[in-house]
Amino acid sequence: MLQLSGLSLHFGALHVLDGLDLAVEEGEVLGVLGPNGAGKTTLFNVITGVYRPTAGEVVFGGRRIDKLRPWHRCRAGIGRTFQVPKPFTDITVFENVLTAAVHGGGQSMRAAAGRAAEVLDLTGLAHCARQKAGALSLLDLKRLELAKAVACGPRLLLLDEIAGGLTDHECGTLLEILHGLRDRGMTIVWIEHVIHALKSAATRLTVLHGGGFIADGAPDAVLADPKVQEIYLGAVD
Ligand SMILES: Nc1ncnc2c1ncn2[C@@H]1O[C@H](COP(=O)(O)OP(=O)(O)OP(=O)(O)O)[C@@H](O)[C@H]1O
Repeated sequence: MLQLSGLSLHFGALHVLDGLDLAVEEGEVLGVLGPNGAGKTTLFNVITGVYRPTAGEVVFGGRRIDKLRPWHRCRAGIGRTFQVPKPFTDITVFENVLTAAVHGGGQSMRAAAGRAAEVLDLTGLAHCARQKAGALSLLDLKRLELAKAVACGPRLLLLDEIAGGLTDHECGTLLEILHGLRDRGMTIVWIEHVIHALKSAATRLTVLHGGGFIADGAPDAVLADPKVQEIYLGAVD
């Protein structure tokens, strides 16, 4: 579904991504780990068109997309969440999701209203559909972030630290929603530091460090890899 080839992004002398190759298959849930500043969010920004790569290609569904503007990539089927949720705080939760379906998903107002109602159910937000988004708890803000991305109708969903800052109980609630999306066949790439959450959903893990991937494969094998233990797991706590 997604193929990155020789992908680089340099900010002056800082080579954040340096010749990355990565393939994501349809139906996979790929977890992305890496120390702070490794370039994980930058990777999403290159895939979604916030940044143009210094070199390399991004191919989605067989089509090269690395010169498309971000909204064209969204309409092509790549949805994303942001690490820090920033909804439109003065309009309701429903209106936020509706806006995403219309502008991100390119749907008519009528289709978008139906889609928004469905997605609010799916993400457990129906109870606060009429509340202003500025009044939400952190869990509901995270659900709204997810709901906006899903409302765009993605085939590939990029999640950036969606479990960050949640209690274990809240994280469990969010995981039920993500498991539901996975079980419906959604392809997901998920950057996360909450490893137990990531492990419960991921079919594969990859670890970004020093501009490249240093480990990739089955979650247990990647987490047990001595290089990963040293540069990542040893580095937290
Ligand atoms: N627009 C930019 N200009 C210059 N440097 C940038 C820019 N965006 C990101 N960087 C740098 O690129 C590096 C990677 O940042 P990025 O946010 O991708 O890391 P990350 O792996 O997502 O970290 P975290 O786990 O803390 O969210 C950092 O050193 C950051 O300061």
